[in-house]
Amino acid sequence: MYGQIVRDGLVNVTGIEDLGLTSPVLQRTSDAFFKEISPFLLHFGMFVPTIIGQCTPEQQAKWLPLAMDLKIIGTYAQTELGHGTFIRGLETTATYDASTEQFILKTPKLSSYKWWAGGLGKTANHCIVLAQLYTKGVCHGPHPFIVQIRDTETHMPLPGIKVGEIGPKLGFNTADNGFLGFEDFRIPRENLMMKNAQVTKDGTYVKVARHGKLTYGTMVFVRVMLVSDMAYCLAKAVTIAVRYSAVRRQSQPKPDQPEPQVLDYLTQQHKLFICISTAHAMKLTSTWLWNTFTGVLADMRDGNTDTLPELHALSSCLKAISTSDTSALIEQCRFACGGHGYMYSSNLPALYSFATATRTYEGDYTVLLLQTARFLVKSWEQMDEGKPLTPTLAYLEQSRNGSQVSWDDSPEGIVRGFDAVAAGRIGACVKSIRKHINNGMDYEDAWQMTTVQLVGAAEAHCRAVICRVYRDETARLTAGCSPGVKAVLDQLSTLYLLYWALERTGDLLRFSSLSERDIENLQARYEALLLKIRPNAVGLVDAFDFRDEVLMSTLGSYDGRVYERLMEEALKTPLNREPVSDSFHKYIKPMMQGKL
Ligand SMILES: CCCCC/C=C\C/C=C\C/C=C\C=C\C(=O)SCCNC(=O)CCNC(=O)[C@H](O)C(C)(C)COP(=O)(O)OP(=O)(O)OC[C@H]1O[C@@H](n2cnc3c(N)ncnc32)[C@H](O)[C@@H]1OP(=O)(O)O
Ligand SMILES: Cc1cc2nc3c(=O)[nH]c(=O)nc-3n(C[C@H](O)[C@H](O)[C@H](O)COP(=O)(O)OP(=O)(O)OC[C@H]3O[C@@H](n4cnc5c(N)ncnc54)[C@H](O)[C@@H]3O)c2cc1C
Repeated sequence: MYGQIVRDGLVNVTGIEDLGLTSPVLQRTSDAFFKEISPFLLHFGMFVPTIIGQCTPEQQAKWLPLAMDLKIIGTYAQTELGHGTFIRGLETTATYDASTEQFILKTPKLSSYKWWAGGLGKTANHCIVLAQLYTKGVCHGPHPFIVQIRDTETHMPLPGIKVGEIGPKLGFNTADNGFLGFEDFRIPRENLMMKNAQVTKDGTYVKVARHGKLTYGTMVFVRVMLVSDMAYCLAKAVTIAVRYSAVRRQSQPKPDQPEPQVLDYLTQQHKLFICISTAHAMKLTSTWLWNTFTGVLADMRDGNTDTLPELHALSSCLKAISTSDTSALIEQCRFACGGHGYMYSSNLPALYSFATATRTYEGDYTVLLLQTARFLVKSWEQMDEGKPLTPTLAYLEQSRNGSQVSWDDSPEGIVRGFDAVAAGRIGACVKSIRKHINNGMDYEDAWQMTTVQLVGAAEAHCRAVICRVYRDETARLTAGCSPGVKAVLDQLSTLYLLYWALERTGDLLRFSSLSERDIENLQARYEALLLKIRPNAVGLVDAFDFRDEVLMSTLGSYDGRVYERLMEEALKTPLNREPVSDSFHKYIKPMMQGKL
């Protein structure tokens, strides 16, 4: 299995390298080789971006060509057995020895072992290691080091390195995630990635970057990329589920009628059409987020880190919500396919196992939403002090006078309704924190006591951002389209707004003048819109344009030969190679004869 995966991975990587394409394309094409993930993904997904983001030009000149030419194969080892979220609590140490101009890497105890890095188990020979930097007896916090862990000729672990694979997981079982421990392992001073901080030969620590969190830059990059990845993942799943629902016929609602396509059931449309809309919403939002990211990078190149906090808040909540929505909606696609959706050959289980992992890695859902909430509360306090708000928080102004937003069920009105919900929930959090402090709590405890509400406020802010970006970008991008295309894409973005308005009626009742009658109208409009989208449903998923080789699904292939493909795959199962398994003769027959 591992050998096959590595072969496929190299065919994929070298093939793309010959075409001179960039790593995002690599990520896309690797889907044609892997149902889960390539053992080389971390090399291009994090090892290369970290060299670019954390190394000086001189260090890049040394390491980047080796990495891009696959002369070295890398991964990103930050998480440890004992810590993943709390980076400042990482235990691996890198202590500078001025007499030899080296860092000594140590794994103090079991919980300090690096754990999880993709490709570390058997594939990588280098890795980025986040370790607590000590020099002249002072700890300067976690810093990135580039470390060779295996001999590039023999692939044997170097002396002082303990490395291996962490074992089977829910998914990602082609990623050879590994563990890594150091026993007084020495690396040259120059292996500290020195773009944001340096250690001179005599061991003097020199802080270069103005912002203390630029070391975390790779994580921001990957979070931004993951939003796009989720759109792609969900688009694959809903292509499979909609095509299958067009083939599958089941039950007899009317006695004298043939069994209908299950796609004709309103409940099936309710399960699936939000998945089509969400794939579009996340794709458009990811492009908007990428443009925001590149803008902040440009500012930072000019020495201006003022826009970084908003980017961190946006990338945190969009990564959290896109991965959470995608996991839930891929599972919904699986539910919509009945028993056959549970077959591995449908590819829905693999898509789900990949998506649900993203809710955790690169920053746990709750933790990242709390990071966004931290920014939202700070922004509210700055608004109270009369300071300007950042663009994505302009809507907070409307809440200043505390008046309730009047409900307007137009698409633009619903977007404003979500703004009001976000503003109201952030304001409620600020009120809760202040109440606890007035009752004698310190700020940290008052914050902790409000965290359930803070996670909800961050989700509401993120939903408001997605709704606004999805609506605006759809209008902008369809301006030149034919009336037919414009109408269908407008239906999808309206469906997204109606779906989430119905999901959040409690909040809208609390923070706008929404009435029970308005809710009845929303429900009726939503159901009518499902019927309008039905005739275009298969065309809409065909428009995602996935080849069968990429979908890898018995249920979702373009030709609709579902039952034939299910049987073809079943007959390939090893258990079907012989009519009678040898277990019958070894165990079952003796048992039947009372001989066990
Ligand atoms: C080829 C294409 C590839 C596409 C991608 C495809 C696949 C992905 C590739 C690989 C995926 C597979 C493997 C996964 C890899 C990993 O999981 S790597 C490990 C990831 N680990 C994490 O994400 C850990 C999450 N934890 C954190 O980020 C921090 O610990 C946390 C922010 C949660 C808390 O840290 P802490 O030091 O406690 O910070 P504070 O809460 O005190 O905040 C201090 C201030 O710093 C600001 N800040 C925090 N993080 C950032 C950041 N990333 N950028 C900018 N600023 C940041 C924070 O807002 C605070 O600011 P203020 O004090 O409020 O001003
Ligand atoms: C498939 C996969 C691949 C991975 N690949 C890599 C890799 O290549 N390199 C790498 O370095 N890491 C990798 N990771 C590790 C990943 O980054 C961590 O698992 C992730 O950051 C979560 O940290 P944790 O596991 O310590 O969870 P924890 O943070 O321990 O979370 C456990 C629970 O505690 C809660 N919690 C934690 N902190 C707080 C808080 N402050 N407030 C409220 N609740 C909190 C969480 O919400 C969660 O419910 C991978 C993980 C997975 C699943």
